Amino acid sequence: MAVSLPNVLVLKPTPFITLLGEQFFASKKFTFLKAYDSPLPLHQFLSTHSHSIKAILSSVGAHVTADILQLLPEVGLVVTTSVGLNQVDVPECRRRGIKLANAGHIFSDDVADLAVGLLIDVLRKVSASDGYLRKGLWATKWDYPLGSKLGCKQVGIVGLGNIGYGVAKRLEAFGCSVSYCSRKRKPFVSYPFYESVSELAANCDVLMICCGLTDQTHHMINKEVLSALGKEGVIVNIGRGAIIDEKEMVRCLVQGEIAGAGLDVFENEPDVPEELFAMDNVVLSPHIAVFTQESFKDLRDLLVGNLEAFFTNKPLLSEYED
Ligand SMILES: O=CC(=O)O
Repeated sequence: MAVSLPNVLVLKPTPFITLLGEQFFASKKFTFLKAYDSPLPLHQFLSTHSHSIKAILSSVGAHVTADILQLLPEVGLVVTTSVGLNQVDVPECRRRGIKLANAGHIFSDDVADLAVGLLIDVLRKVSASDGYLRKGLWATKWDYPLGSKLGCKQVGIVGLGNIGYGVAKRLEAFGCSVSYCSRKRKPFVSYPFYESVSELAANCDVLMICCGLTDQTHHMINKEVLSALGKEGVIVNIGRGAIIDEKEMVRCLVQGEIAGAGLDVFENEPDVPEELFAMDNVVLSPHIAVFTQESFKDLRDLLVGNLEAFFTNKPLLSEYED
């Protein structure tokens, strides 16, 4: 007799879903119901499967809203491919007693690596010089500008969680001085702590945004913070786009009120403000900080582990805590 496998909903073919690969979704342990493969409009698809969907696999760009959850009364778990859960209505999940599991710490090193990579690229103009060389300008003239040294920079880290701490350790090894601001002072580090992000910005050359997006951090990096960072200041964002007031940041870059930016995340992904494309002092990447083969192998294992734990009433491997 054929045994029916537990149904797990997948809402959209986001980059994460594509990168997990077909083999992952051909699992013999769960049936992944892909709403986007159905000709039915989403609400109709969800109503049709409303009593059989027990879990949702969520990823960046596929929002799990209160409206969706209302149509799925049997859902007991939302498991995400990401560390950040800003695409999930967490309070509504809590209210409904739905468990949450995120990607835990598996991506921390990759994200910290990319943050440092973006910073080095902005300061030493790696991408800009690549463009210079490819345009054939090296052979014809030499008017390439000097870069800026990494090792002597004062770096302010916004959010000293696992990723922020990884960035701090890497930059210390490069000879930078680190200070930070975070929801709470961290007793395990001796870096100077600032309660206000503006004060941190006023006292550093580089601001690294390493926190999550919440109601409290939305547009936390605003005009005041950017002007405190100042003309020589560089900002790097590997958190979420909406932590920075993007319009204001673009204005500051256009008018030379900050020196440069390294950005992996944007406020309205996949849209990126066009003004940034022409700027040599800005380095852009399409939200790829976590995308390494090694971490994706770990991610597949973690997702399966969390789903198995949930369906066998065992503790989740990476339960999300606010
Ligand atoms: O952006 C990626 C993540 O939150 O894991």
